Amino acid sequence: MADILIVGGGTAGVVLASRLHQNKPELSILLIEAGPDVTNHAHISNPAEAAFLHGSDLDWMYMTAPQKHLNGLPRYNCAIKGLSGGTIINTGGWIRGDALDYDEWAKQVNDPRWSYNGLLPYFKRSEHHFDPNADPAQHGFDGPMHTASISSSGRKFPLRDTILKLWSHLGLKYVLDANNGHPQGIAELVENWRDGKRQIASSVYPLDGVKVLTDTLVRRILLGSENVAEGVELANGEKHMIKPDGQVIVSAGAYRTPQLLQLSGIGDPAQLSQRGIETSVNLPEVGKNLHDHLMLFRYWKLRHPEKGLALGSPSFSGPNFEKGGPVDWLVTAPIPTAPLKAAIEKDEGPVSDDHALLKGPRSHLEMNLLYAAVAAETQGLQIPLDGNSIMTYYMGCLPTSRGSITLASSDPAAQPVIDPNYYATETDKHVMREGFRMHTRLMYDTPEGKELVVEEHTPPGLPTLGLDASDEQIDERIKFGGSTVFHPGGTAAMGSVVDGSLKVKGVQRLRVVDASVIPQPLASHYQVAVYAIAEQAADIILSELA
Ligand SMILES: Cc1cc2nc3c(=O)[nH]c(=O)nc-3n(C[C@H](O)[C@H](O)[C@H](O)COP(=O)(O)OP(=O)(O)OC[C@H]3O[C@@H](n4cnc5c(N)ncnc54)[C@H](O)[C@@H]3O)c2cc1C
Repeated sequence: MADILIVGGGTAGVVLASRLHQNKPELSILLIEAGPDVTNHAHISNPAEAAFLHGSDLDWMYMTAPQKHLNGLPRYNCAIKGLSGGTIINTGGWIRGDALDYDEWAKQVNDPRWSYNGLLPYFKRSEHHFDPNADPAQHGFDGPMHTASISSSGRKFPLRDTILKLWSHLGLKYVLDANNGHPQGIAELVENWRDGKRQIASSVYPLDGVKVLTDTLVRRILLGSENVAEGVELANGEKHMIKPDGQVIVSAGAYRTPQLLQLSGIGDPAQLSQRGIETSVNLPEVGKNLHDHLMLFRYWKLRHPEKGLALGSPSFSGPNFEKGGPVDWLVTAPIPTAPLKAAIEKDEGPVSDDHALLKGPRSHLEMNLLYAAVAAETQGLQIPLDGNSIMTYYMGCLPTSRGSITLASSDPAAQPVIDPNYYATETDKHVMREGFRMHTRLMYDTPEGKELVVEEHTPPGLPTLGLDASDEQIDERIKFGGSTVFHPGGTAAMGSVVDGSLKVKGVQRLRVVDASVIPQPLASHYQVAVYAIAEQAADIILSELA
């Protein structure tokens, strides 16, 4: 019998197990992960080989439900099955995001522990910041996760200065440190490759002293009388129990955590009964509120590829180029509020200037430009990696579209119905159109853009779009090529499903600790937030045990 039983050895599960053990070695901790231990896997260490993991046996290979607002087609949404979860495949962006988003989260749940300042000690605790002279009020220097910037890794790409000038046409400033809660502007991308190698969660948060079961799928949480969690049942029928004063923690990620709660009879009675599951806890919000970032890739033909400006060109080489992505800048931008307000009002009716998306200004768009042309098939294009083309990318950071996770069957091995409901609101359409127009203007209407590219590679069957593209034409492009940035969250949201201490409402001895608890989107990529959530969860649990 365990003191602490954690379901899901992904990013959050590993951090939590490791920290609880480090601080209280006498606890018996059982961590159960559906996938394998990947420590010696061939394609883990080299970030460039992550592409081999898509579609592999480490990939849950989720397909969403047909997306009503994306031409009725489903989307591939990768999630990883393996000890360390998403950190096995993620692209290494170490992006804390905007303090205002965390403050909105804390306000929504009325709990300052989840504000930016509430999470700051945990951002710092997870981090080994690359610059020893950075602000110690904002950064940690002894944490397990080593970060690196473009400069600190020694990369100097040929287009660095040109692209800085290009982005500055958006009226944005250069920002020395975007990971201090104030990211708006143009900053060097920060990644968590250590000397060019991936650090999966379990390699930096040791699990010695934690009992780990890999290749083990959990079917459901066992609830006793008065809805007290007592343990879990595995897909093979075995049971693992907790001590009478122990607890079960679900860290199965934003797709599987709600599925597991639902399989355990915690959810919406009407939906559960459709799958023959008796409701133990009437908690209709389980699986609702799925939010995810939608992004669009665009591809551009270089005017002077012979200068060796992009990956694939024999002359695109320099010291340390392989130590991270072929990119210099990460750009975070607000958009003008008056037209945004008009879009919000189409969705919500009259709103005041105090509306959360209008105040701030919030970080509505994230953008970057890569010296490479990869994944062009997402836009129906075949572009060789020969140095002739580059790509841009942008995502809507604060989408208002919400989707859901529901059970497709009572089989724990079956994927749930994942319906992110992308691009459903006028607000999201407006933000994504703004991003599209910004990129078009940069490329076709600035001296640097005109010198940089000849034209865009247009997806087959769609019109070439210039400065005069209409809303409808841009929508057509996004409906065709929009896809996830792999940031699902919110499906066991704090406030509705769990409380500020991460306890599932209506159940005793049961918590959720992973991206599912993030109640609303953050203008970031979610690993930094998930590391901090798990770090804070460990402190909350330890304080109760003390
Ligand atoms: C392709 C890709 C690229 C990404 N790039 C970035 C990036 O560059 N920067 C960034 O910040 N973020 C990135 N992310 C997102 C980030 O990795 C995730 O937000 C983060 O890993 C989520 O952590 P989690 O603990 O919530 O879930 P996960 O890390 O997904 O962990 C959940 C774990 O639970 C296990 N599990 C599920 N169900 C069961 C069950 N029934 N029984 C037992 N185990 C179970 C799973 O196998 C998995 O290991 C990326 C994600 C992907 C997929």
